[in-house]
Amino acid sequence: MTDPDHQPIDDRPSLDPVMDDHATDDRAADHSNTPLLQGETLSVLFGRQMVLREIDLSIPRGQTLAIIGESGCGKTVLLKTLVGLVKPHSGRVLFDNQDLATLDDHQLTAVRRRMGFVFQNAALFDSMTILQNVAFPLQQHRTLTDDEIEDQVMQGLAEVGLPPEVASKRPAELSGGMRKRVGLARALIMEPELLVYDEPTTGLDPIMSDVINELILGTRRRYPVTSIVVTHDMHTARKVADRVLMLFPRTRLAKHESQVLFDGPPSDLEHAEDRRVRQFVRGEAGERLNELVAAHETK
Ligand SMILES: Nc1ncnc2c1ncn2[C@@H]1O[C@H](COP(=O)(O)OP(=O)(O)OP(=O)(O)O)[C@@H](O)[C@H]1O
Repeated sequence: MTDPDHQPIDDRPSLDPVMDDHATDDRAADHSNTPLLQGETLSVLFGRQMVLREIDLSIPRGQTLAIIGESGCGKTVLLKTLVGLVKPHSGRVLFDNQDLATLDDHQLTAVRRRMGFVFQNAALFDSMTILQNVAFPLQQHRTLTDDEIEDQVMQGLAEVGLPPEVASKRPAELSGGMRKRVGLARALIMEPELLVYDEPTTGLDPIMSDVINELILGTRRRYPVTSIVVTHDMHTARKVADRVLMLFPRTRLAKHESQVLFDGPPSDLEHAEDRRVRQFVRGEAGERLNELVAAHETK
């Protein structure tokens, strides 16, 4: 989130143990021809600030979508709206054909169990060991013995390249890259149908960033997961995404311009018609510096 004054949303999984009997039925439902996720004319307001205006977005099953755009344009808000963590002011979100706004808490929990979240700061529980952190979703939702849970956690840690001795440590004892991989292991442990990553490589060195990229790709190769990756890292966007969506800050758009400046394969970014897209992906300030100076002078 860019604005520290606003209420933070707790990204960590809920501590309420909610058991759900219908999840298996949900997974079994065959909607394989419909997109997994659809956002229809989504607008989001915080107070009087409209962050998203009439966004339409449909994500087919198995696709990896990267959402890019400059800081504060609403990438995280769009991500959170799509998974039901932020309620749109208007429009609706359909997950597997179910309108999130019509679901009660129990049904929403069942839907969320089909999603895995990898948040920017890894959102681990500081007081728990790594084993307990990664085991957490399993303990909430599955009836497994402690030994079975431990086996699965150790396997999950190995899959993200973490050694077994990490299991007994606490998050504060690990590097940022390790914590991100723990976050990924925790998200993957339930084999979710939808994986959402918010800035998965922020703060990492280029090699560790690429380790995360490879893990995202490896997960997609392992099973047909649908993924949304919010990122500033153009290397990540180009490498992991089948499709890239570029948002633009609503306040800097002309009145009837769409907030989505680009929606297409990463290979088309360099040659996008819109100059703002080309400048963004090349990291060129263009007229932005002059705009910022002018905005400052008019205050
Ligand atoms: N819970 C909230 N309450 C009020 N305003 C919010 C909230 N969440 C986000 N905003 C505002 O919405 C705008 C977009 O925020 P968002 O975090 O989606 O941007 P972003 O594109 O992800 O930025 P960054 O790349 O810096 O993370 C910002 O102006 C932010 O202050």
